[in-house]
Amino acid sequence: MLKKSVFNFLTSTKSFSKMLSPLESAKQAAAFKAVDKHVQNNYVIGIGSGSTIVYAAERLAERVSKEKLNVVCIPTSFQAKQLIVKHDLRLGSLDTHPTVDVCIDGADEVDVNLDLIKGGGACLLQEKIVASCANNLVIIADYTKDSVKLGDQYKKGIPIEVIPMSYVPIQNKIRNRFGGDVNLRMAVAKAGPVITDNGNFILDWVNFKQSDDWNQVNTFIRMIPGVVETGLFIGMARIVYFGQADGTVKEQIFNARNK
Ligand SMILES: O=C[C@H](O)[C@H](O)[C@H](O)COP(=O)(O)O
Repeated sequence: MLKKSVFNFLTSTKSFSKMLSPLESAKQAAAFKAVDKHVQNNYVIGIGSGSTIVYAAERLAERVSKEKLNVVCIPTSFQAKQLIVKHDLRLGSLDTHPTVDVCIDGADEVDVNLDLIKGGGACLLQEKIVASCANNLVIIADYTKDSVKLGDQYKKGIPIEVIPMSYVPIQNKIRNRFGGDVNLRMAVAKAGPVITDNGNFILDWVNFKQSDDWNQVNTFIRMIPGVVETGLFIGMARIVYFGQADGTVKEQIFNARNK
């Protein structure tokens, strides 16, 4: 028989929130740290997409309610919009708030220069638009995303959002120029390809060679007609919080970054 005090401890909401797997604890720790450190009253906040941002939205809602903060949230995807609505946060748009104070978002891989691969959840286009409007892009990630060079850790490739009619020529052009494989991302619970929030397809470029100049690679790909955007976020993030399995957070800052 469990003692009543132990039972109460185990069943309280707060205790349950602590009983996370090491990976989820890491995500939560990074998200909480970013929200605690980078959100201020009267801020316009970009809300990223993915599984780590879920913890950030939770923490933001907690702070808004406790501290009576007046903030506006700009979503980077359908999922982000749902999170904002679910937590009763104030939903805004770039039409009314074209300058974002801080954008908090996840990443699939982060290298030593804080260059990123994003778009594992197919949300890269709106994420990049909102990040480009932000005075500060803060990335929250677990320890598995911490990498020296892009491609070292994340094996699912670099996502590229494309106009549907152009996907085959784009596959060929990337393969011919850089090698590797360029796969059309297929849906899991639907026959056919993944369709993004913007009605486009996603190509995942895998088995690519390392580059010393991702900016150049990114520019080449973006110039191919039919490419809408890539999941390469080069020179955009200024601070990354990597949550660790023990709940601590490693902070990586790129001081020289100019916006
Ligand atoms: O398209 C999805 C986004 O770029 C996510 O921010 C990225 O995939 C990281 O997601 P997660 O926090 O689930 O690892």
